[in-house]
Formats: sequence, structure tokens, C-alpha cells
Amino acid sequence: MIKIHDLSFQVKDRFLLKYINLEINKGELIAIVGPNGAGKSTFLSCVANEIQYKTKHFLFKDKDVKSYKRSEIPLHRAKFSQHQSNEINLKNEEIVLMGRYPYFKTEADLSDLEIVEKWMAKTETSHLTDREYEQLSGGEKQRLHLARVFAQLENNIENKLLLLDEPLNNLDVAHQFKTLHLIKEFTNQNNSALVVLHDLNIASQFADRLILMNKSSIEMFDEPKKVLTQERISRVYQYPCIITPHPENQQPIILFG
Ligand SMILES: Nc1ncnc2c1ncn2[C@@H]1O[C@H](COP(=O)(O)OP(=O)(O)OP(=O)(O)O)[C@@H](O)[C@H]1O
Repeated sequence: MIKIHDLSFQVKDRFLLKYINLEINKGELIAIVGPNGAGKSTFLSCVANEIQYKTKHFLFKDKDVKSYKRSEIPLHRAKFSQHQSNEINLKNEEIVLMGRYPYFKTEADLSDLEIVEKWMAKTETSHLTDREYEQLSGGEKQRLHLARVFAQLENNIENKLLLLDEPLNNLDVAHQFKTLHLIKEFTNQNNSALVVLHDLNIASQFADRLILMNKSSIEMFDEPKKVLTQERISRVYQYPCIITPHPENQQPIILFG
């Protein structure tokens, strides 16, 4: 799905990312974890081609990512950003419909509207249609934007990529888990997701592999059981922790303090 060789990103003489090498397979749910300022969002912005990085090669679905047409790429890849604008002068369903902009020129057709309706139902935002966007709670806004990115990737193309920067922010526990199940449903269909998460326990339960970032580099990229060791996590986060297996699935549970 993605092959990146020696990616770096620099602002003046400061490296915000260096020596990034990785391969992500189709069907994988990959969590990107690490302390504040480690470079997680910067890395996701590189994968979304939002910033000018340097790399020896960056293949997306076996093709140089830069060889894709501008109009083609939004059908294969969608990104949910950490900071959403608070002032959007659109109705709530029109925000979700933004995800369908790559599919029509002037007017949405019935199938676009049905897809909007489907994703508003799946993200439990259908009841918000008549409410003002500015007046929605943080979690409600978050769920609308999640509906938008899922709606964007609703098509017959195989092996799509979802990039999610802290998608669980502002969500209550039930909506966090429901969102993770939607992401898992997406990756179970041979699509991939790269998801920045702060909650290591959620990452441990849901991700196939973890990218642990530290100081602008990848500290380790492997299965949660291998990455989440007491020594490594205490050192990277500079805080003591203990690790114990989850009573049901045996995945690591991290207890800080
Ligand atoms: N455009 C920029 N110019 C200069 N420095 C930047 C720029 N963008 C990000 N940085 C810096 O790069 C570092 C990595 O930022 P990034 O947002 O990628 O971290 P993060 O791991 O996502 O952190 P957090 O967990 O706090 O969201 C930070 O020190 C940040 O201040």
C-alpha cells in the first residue's frame, strides 16, 4: 500500500522528520503513537502530500505518489485533520457532502446524498441535520468530519487509505469505540488506515502494528506486544509505567504512574 524510503522534512536547519523508512500493507490498521512534538502529525501531513518533504522513494499502491493526478488521489486517500475550522458556513449535511466534492461538478446526485445519509447514520450524526454547526459540541463536530472522510472513500476502488489525526479527540468512550469499529470495518475490506492516537491502550487493542515516534524519528514499528515494553515506553515518554496483559485478549495494557 505504502513504501517510503528515507523520508525527511526540514524547516530551516531543524529536522522535524528524519530517516523515515516504512512499508504498510493493505488491510492494516496502523496506529502512530509517541509523545507531544515527536512528529506524528508532521508525518501524516507528509503521507497526505500536504508539505514538501524529501524522500528517496514514496510509493503509493506501487506507483510513485507524485505520478497520481490531482483529481484521482482523493478517491484513493482521505485525511481527517486534528484541527477543524470552527466557522464553517454550511449546513451539517453539507459538511459531510464535502467528502463527495471529488465525485460531482455542480450538483450532487442521489447516490451522493444517500452516501451522506449512510455515514451520518453510521457516525450517529443524523439527528444534527437542522442544528447550527457552530453550536455543536466538540465531539459532534468531530463525528461530522469523520462522516465526511468516510463518505469521501465510498467508491468501488480497492485498497484505499485513511489518514486520521487524533480522530478520538472529544469523543466519549462509547463513541471512541464505535469510531474504532468503523475504522476496523474499513481496514477489514482490504483498505489501510494510519491513525494518530494518544491512548496507548486503545492503540494496543485495535492496531495491527504501532509506529512509535520519538524525536522526529521512528523509534520502533512492530506489533503492539513487541513495541509496548516497560523500558521503552517509560524511556520514550519519560514517565514510569507498568505493563500487564489484558485479561481477555492478552494485549499489553499500560498503567502510568
Ligand atoms: N511548520 C512548522 N515549522 C516549524 N516547526 C514545526 C512546524 N510544524 C511542526 N513543527 C514542530 O515540529 C515538531 C513536531 O510537531 P508535530 O505536530 O508533528 O508533533 P506531534 O507528534 O503530532 O505532537 P502532538 O502529540 O503534540 O500533536 C513540534 O516541535 C512542532 O512544534
